[in-house]
Amino acid sequence: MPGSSSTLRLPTVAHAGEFGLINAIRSILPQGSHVIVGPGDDCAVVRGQETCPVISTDLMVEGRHFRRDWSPAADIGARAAAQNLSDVNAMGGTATSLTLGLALPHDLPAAWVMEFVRGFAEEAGSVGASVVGGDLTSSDTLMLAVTVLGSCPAPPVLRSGARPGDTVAIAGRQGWSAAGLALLERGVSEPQELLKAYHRPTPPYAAGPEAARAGATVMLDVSDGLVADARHLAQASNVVIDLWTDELRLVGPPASGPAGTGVDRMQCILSGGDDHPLLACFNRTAELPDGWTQVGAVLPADGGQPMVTVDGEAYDGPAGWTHF
Ligand SMILES: Nc1ncnc2c1ncn2[C@@H]1O[C@H](COP(=O)(O)OP(=O)(O)OP(=O)(O)O)[C@@H](O)[C@H]1O
Ligand SMILES: Cc1ncc(C[n+]2csc(CCOP(=O)(O)O)c2C)c(N)n1
Ligand SMILES: [Mg+2]
Repeated sequence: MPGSSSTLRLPTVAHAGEFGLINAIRSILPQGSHVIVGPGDDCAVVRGQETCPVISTDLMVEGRHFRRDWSPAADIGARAAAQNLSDVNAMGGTATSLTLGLALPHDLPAAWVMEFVRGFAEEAGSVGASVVGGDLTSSDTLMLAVTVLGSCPAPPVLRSGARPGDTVAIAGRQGWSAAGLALLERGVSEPQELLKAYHRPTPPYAAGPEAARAGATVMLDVSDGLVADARHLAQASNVVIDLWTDELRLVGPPASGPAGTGVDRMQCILSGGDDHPLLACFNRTAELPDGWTQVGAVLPADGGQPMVTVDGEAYDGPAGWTHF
């Protein structure tokens, strides 16, 4: 199999060729012991789990989800993996395998692809998951399609099932990535910790299974925006979710971070996506697992509309990302 180093010396993916690139990618993908057949055959074959299999898929498009002039290739790869691993986390599960579809412009540097795959595999490896296959095609627009497979407890933690009186809690950072994104949009390159939060999200991978064990009644990962995603919980559970700004500040970016840049910290917290914290509800008598902070409470919809309120008031500000 031609090694990655020879492909790295080739200027573009067109020079490397489809199978040159596949071989180079394969050569840098470690495979876990659960992988019976990794990349190279018609399908990957992975050993079954005793608990329920979970599966999720996500698309990423250059310009929409990432920019090559903003982020190094390895960071874009790590984000693509994190975004998918986080969905498994949100079910209380653990990811085991990923596939990676790449639609690549002809003139894309081969070295960019290899760095991207390295970052992707590194993030997957951080939770013990293997990249077991994928697909390549050419396209004028750089696009990624990632599918993740994992296992989750039975019953899994869904979006429906929150009950009035439940505690609303969050694990992980919220609003940091949005603050970093807002800084990049303004051409500001400080503070580094916010830019880094955008480039390399750090989803709390241990928190999902822990919350499931602790009896979380509902859970999701915040990918579009806190209020937008909390609305999914409110609607699926037919309740009101009241979020508390004083407590949310504890998981948000530091006050000093966006100060003086015109970036509104609370707006980043309420409507920012891409950090992939977990938002869950717990019975109010349950002790929150380590790493979880109470940021609100579940109230009855009382014949009215399920909705998200902020500090007890109706909220009609920015809620999160929508594609259309
Ligand atoms: N084209 C589609 N066909 C079938 N189901 C879809 C399609 N697009 C989305 N869905 C389903 O709709 C639900 C919401 O999708 P969405 O992509 O918003 O997931 P999410 O977890 O809320 O966000 P993210 O993708 O950012 O993690 C998921 O259960 C998903 O499988
Ligand atoms: C360059 C650039 N511009 C904008 C954003 C913000 N953004 C894009 S899509 C999305 C929601 C999740 O997408 P999906 O629902 O498709 O998973 C968010 C928060 C970004 N990350 N990078
Ligand atoms: Mg999700």
